Amino acid sequence: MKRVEAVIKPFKLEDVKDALAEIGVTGMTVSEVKGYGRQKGHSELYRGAEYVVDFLPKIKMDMVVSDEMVDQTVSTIVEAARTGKIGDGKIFVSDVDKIIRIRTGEEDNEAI
Ligand SMILES: Nc1ncnc2c1ncn2[C@@H]1O[C@H](COP(=O)(O)OP(=O)(O)OP(=O)(O)O)[C@@H](O)[C@H]1O
Repeated sequence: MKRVEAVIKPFKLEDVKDALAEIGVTGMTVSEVKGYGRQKGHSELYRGAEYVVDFLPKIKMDMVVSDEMVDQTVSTIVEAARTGKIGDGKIFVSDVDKIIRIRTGEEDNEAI
């Protein structure tokens, strides 16, 4: 089982969510976050002076999928979230040791 965390542009949330639902991703947690990558925020002019906005609003989508689903999940996110412009985001994949569905006690792949 793998955790797939994707940081994406906020306006892409619906597209990515719909694309993931279509391939059978059954659950996820979504948070409003702020961050920067190499993009390092952007400069804004305010009353003639330039200010750097360090953190830009992003959406973090957090889902755990079976090992068989990882590649398809990642490629679906990439396809749906990409604009080709700076700040499109990043995907982090990591191992998950255990999942427990609280209501039934089911574990691991059965609890996804
Ligand atoms: N190394 C990192 N660790 C944790 N979060 C990161 C990391 N890099 C990027 N992020 C998160 O992903 C968001 C989007 O990253 P961003 O697309 O700006 O990365 P990038 O590497 O600069 O790529 P690009 O050149 O496409 O802008 C950031 O705002 C931040 O929230």
